[in-house]
Amino acid sequence: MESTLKDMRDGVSDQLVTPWTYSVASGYSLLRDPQYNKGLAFTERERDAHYLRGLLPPATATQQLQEKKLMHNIRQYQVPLQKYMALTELQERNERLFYKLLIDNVEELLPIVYTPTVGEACQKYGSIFRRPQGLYISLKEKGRILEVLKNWPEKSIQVIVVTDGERILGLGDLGCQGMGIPVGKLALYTALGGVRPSACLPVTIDVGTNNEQLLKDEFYIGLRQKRATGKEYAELLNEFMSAVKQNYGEKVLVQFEDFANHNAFELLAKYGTTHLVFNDDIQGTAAVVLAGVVAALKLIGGTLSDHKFLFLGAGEAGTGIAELIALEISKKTNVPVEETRKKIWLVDSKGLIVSSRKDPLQNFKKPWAHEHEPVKDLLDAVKALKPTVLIGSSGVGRTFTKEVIEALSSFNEKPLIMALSNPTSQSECTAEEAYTWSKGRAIFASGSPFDPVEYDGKVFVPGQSNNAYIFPGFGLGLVISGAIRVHDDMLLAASEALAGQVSQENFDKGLIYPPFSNIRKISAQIAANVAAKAYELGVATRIPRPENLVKYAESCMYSPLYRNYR
Ligand SMILES: O=C([O-])CC(=O)C(=O)O
Ligand SMILES: [Mg+2]
Repeated sequence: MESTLKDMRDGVSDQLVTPWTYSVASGYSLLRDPQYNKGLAFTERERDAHYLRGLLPPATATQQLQEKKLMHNIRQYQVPLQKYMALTELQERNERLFYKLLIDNVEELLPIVYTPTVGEACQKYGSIFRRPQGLYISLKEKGRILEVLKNWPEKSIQVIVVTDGERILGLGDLGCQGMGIPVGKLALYTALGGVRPSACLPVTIDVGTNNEQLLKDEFYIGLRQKRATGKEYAELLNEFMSAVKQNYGEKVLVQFEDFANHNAFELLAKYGTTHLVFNDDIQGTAAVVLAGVVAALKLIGGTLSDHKFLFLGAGEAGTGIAELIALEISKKTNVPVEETRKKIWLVDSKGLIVSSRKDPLQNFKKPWAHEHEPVKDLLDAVKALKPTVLIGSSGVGRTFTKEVIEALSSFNEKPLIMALSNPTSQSECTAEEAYTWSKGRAIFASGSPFDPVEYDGKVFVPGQSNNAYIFPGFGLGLVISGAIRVHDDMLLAASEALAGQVSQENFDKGLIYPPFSNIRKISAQIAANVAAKAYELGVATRIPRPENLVKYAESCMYSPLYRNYR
C-alpha cells in the first residue's frame, strides 16, 4: 500500500525516472507509448540515451510550446466531435500533454471530453472507433472475468468507472458504445481530482442492447443481441464485482455510471455493504445539487427547511437528490427524515407522485408518495404546490415550458431553477429561456453548460450543476484515506465543502457554483472533507491520519508535467 501512495505523490520533481517500456535497442516503442512519449520535448540527452536519434526531427520543444500548438489546432475545428477525436488521439499519443491541456484549459475543453460532446461521441462511437480504450466485459467473458482483468496492463488500480450503457446521460440505451462515459469520467478523475491515469480503469459491461438502431448499425461495436436481464445479468455483475475485489483488494473504488434506474438502485444497495461503491448519478448528483441549493440560499434567502422542492423526474438523480436534501434538513433541524421528506415533491411521467399511486410504484419512489389529490402534470403541480425550487432530472428536454416558468415566477421573487438533464439537447430548458421567462429573476443552473445570457441589458452567468464538481474530489478523498466503504455522511461532507467554495464574486454574478477553473483546489477541499469523515466513521485504513488533509490531498495529486528520463 505504501508504494502505491508514494506512486501517487507524482508531483513536480527533478528526480529522474526510468521510462519503463520494453524497448532497449530502439526508442521507437518509447515514442509509441502514450505514458512516456514526449514527442519533440525529448531532450538531446534523452534522445541519445533512449535510441531516439533520427526518429524525431532535430527541433526540440517545451511542453508549453506543444500545448500552444495543440490548443491552436483544436480551436481550428468547428465541429465539437472533431475536437473530441483530436483530444482522444492526443490522449493515446501523449498522455501527459493531454492532461496538461485539460487542466490548463478546463472550462474550454470540459464540454468536449465531457457533456455534451461525449454524448454525441457515444452515439457515434462505432464509426469514430479507432483504438479501444478501457476494458470490455461482455457475456462472452462469463466465467473468465478475473482473467480479463489480468489482461489490463496496469496492476494497481484505485478507481474503476463502470457502465452497462443502458442509460447514457439522457440519451437512453447506447449499449457497448457507452464506453465513452467511463473513459470521459476517468479523464476528469485525473484532470480535476488528480488521481493518476494509470490507477484509473474504465469498464463497459456488455449484456446486449435494446437499441434497435444500434443493433442494425453495421459499425456497432457491441454484442448484437437484446439485453440480458434477471439472473443472467445479476450473475455477470456478481462475477465482475467479486473479480474486482479479488484482483484489486478492498480499497478499489467502483463508481457505477449511467445504469438504468432499476439496476442502479439494486446494485448500490447490494454492493454498498461489501464493496467500496459509489453511484455517481444517484449520489454524486445529489451532493452537487445539495451544494448548489445551500449556496443559493445566500441569493434566495431562508434556510433549507424554509423551502419547498418540486422535481420533474423521479429516477436516480431525482430521488437521490431528494433524499440527500431531506437528510441534510433532518440533521440541521433534528426532525426525522420521514418528516423532512414531506417538503419535497416529485412528478414523474404519470404526474405527481401521491399516496393513492403507492401500490404499483417502484420502491425508490415510495418515500415520496405524500398525501395529496392526484395531479396530472408538472404545470398543475407547480400551481398546486407553489414550490420555491424547481429541479429537472427527467432526461427529457424542453419540459420546463414558458407556462411552467411563468407560473413559478408568479409567486417567487427569485425562483431557483435547476435543469439537470444531459446533454444539452435533454436540458429541461435553456439558460436563455429561464432568464427570459422569469424576467431575469431566476437563479439558474444546468447539468450541461450554457453560455452567459444577456437579458434586459444585464449579463447572467448560469452555473453548471454537474456531478463533475463532486466525484473527482470525492474519489480522491476515498483513495487517500484508504476508505473501504462509502457512507451518506461523506456525501454531505463533500457537498458542504463544495458549497463553501462559492465566493462573493461568484454570487454577484448569480452563480451558485465556483468556476471550474479552480477545480483542483476545490477537489482538494472536497477530498479532505471526505477523508476526514472517513476517519471519523472508522472506515479509513490509511493510518496514521495525516494531520493536514488538504495539504496531503494536494501532495497526492498527479502532475501532468513531463518527467526527466535517466
Ligand atoms: O455525465 C454527466 O454529465 C452527468 C451525469 O452523470 C449524467 O448525466 O448521467
Ligand atoms: Mg451519469
